[in-house]
Amino acid sequence: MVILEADKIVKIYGETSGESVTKALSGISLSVKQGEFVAIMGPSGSGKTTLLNILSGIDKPTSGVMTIAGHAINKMKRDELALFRRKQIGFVFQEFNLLDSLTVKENIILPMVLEKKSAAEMEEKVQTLAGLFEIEPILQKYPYNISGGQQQRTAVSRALVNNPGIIFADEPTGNLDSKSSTAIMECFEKIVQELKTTVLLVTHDVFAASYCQKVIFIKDGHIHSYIVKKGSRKEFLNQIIDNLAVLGGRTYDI
Ligand SMILES: Nc1ncnc2c1ncn2[C@@H]1O[C@H](COP(=O)(O)OP(=O)(O)OP(=O)(O)O)[C@@H](O)[C@H]1O
Repeated sequence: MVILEADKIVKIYGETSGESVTKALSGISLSVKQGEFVAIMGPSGSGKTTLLNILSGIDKPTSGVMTIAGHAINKMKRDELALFRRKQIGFVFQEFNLLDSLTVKENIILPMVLEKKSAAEMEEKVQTLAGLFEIEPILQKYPYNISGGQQQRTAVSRALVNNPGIIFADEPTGNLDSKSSTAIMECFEKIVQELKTTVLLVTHDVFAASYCQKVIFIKDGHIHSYIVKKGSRKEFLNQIIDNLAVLGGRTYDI
């Protein structure tokens, strides 16, 4: 089943402001199936963040249709979209974006509080996710007292509490050392395999991308190519490096 569909997405910045005009995306079409694990890579300025923002409904395209779970999100009104995103979409950011005044547990349940879920349901969900991501011992701690890797696993748990169909992640390993990066990519693998959640991430990190099943390469606002994992992760990693060499642009984290 297709969960996300982008049809001829164009994004032009600066059209209304009268400043210099930038065509960031020039007609991108792609579809992602339920339970797929996809990375988007490309040189700096190629349009990755713009694309992720449009795919997730953070930003609207200049033209084109953006559909998630059968709903055209580019046509939704502001409030309708906010509600839809809270129920259907989870986000993970490079900067973790946890609230320092709340414990790990409180951070995780916050989206459930907004959804007015029962205390019993919240407790059960926290315990399940904490078990899955091995963060039970730190549930009562505050974000500033735990490691970057633990903070990101907390952020992944928070993204999952309302059972979204899809998780978007923008450079999720960007602030992590290699050990924590491995742990977080293994978390995403678990989400995809055990919960059948779709994960779509933007990354410069070749190692992180090698955990995905598919990598889409963007250049100058359009899809340049894509590759699908067939063999081992190591083979896929080498294939990604080869494709990035063809793509050119900035150096990648290898
Ligand atoms: N708010 C904005 N206003 C005007 N131009 C923008 C805006 N955001 C991005 N751009 C331009 O759109 C193009 C694509 O930017 P985008 O941030 O999507 O690229 P990226 O591939 O994510 O880059 P990076 O890897 O450096 O984060 C660039 O030319 C950028 O300068």
